[in-house]
Amino acid sequence: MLKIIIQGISGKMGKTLYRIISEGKEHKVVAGISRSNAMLDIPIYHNLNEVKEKADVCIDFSNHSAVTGLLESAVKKKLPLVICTTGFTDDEMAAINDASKIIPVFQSFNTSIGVAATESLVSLAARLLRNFDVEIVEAHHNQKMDSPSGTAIMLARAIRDNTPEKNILKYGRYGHESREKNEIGIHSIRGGSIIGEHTVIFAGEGEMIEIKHTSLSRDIFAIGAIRAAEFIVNKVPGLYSMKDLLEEA
Ligand SMILES: NC(=O)C1=CN([C@@H]2O[C@H](COP(=O)(O)OP(=O)(O)OC[C@H]3O[C@@H](n4cnc5c(N)ncnc54)[C@H](OP(=O)(O)O)[C@@H]3O)[C@@H](O)[C@H]2O)C=CC1
Ligand SMILES: O=C(O)C1=N[C@H](C(=O)O)C[C@H](O)C1
Repeated sequence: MLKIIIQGISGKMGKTLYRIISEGKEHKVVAGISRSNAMLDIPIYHNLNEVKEKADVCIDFSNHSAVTGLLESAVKKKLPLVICTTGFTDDEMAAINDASKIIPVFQSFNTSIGVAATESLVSLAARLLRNFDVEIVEAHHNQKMDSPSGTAIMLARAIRDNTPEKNILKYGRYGHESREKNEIGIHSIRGGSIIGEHTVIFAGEGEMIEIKHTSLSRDIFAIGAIRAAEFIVNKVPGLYSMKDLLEEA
């Protein structure tokens, strides 16, 4: 049984994760981190530094701006981290990388197994369809703070890694400018309660292929985050991803 701390416990994902862990009874949430009053029957703290309970791992679904403090405290406590938050700046990503030299850190913009499979399919399609134009369209709920989604960035990187000539990430289009061959277009839609949709369009002359993932429930992210926690607890320091988890499975 893992003793788990959840950062962002009062948010949409934090609540989902808390429910799934509590229902599963395999692991235990020993504390939550929230700046507001999360009405739960476990101790709630404002940051990881304050947490008194002993834990095996902390899972983070909060906000990019909270990551620096989280990393500092986790390094001090030698606590493995599963970072599921998105929207990091380059400096914040560098801080995650630095911390992973001291503690095990699992970082993924999307912990669903289906998206991990989508990434592999998109990588293969990129290699097979080198001359096709590639555009990514993502759609999320109207409360999402970051655009484009972390998953869209991850998919764009997978395409670029497999077709290095596509080296420009083009965020949206407006005005009088034709499309360049080396662009990967990325477009964000925000509305209502859409949980998450990612479509990668490969458009050629006279034909097009779409690879699409639709999240029908937030549970898929929570289940993947728990698998990530189980995967990381006994690892040596390093930066781990869904690829590492699936390779070991
Ligand atoms: N990797 C994955 O598979 C997935 C990742 N995500 C990502 O997880 C994150 C959270 O998503 P979601 O739960 O929908 O968002 P919510 O806005 O519903 O929840 C985020 C919570 O984080 C807390 N928070 C916000 N800002 C800060 C801050 N500066 N410091 C500390 N805590 C803060 C807030 O709680 P309070 O105000 O109480 O502190 C808030 O309730 C997002 O970045 C999202 O993109 C989402 C789904 C899947
Ligand atoms: O904020 C969300 O909701 C989601 N965020 C992640 C992202 O930015 O890719 C993952 C998922 O699509 C839901």
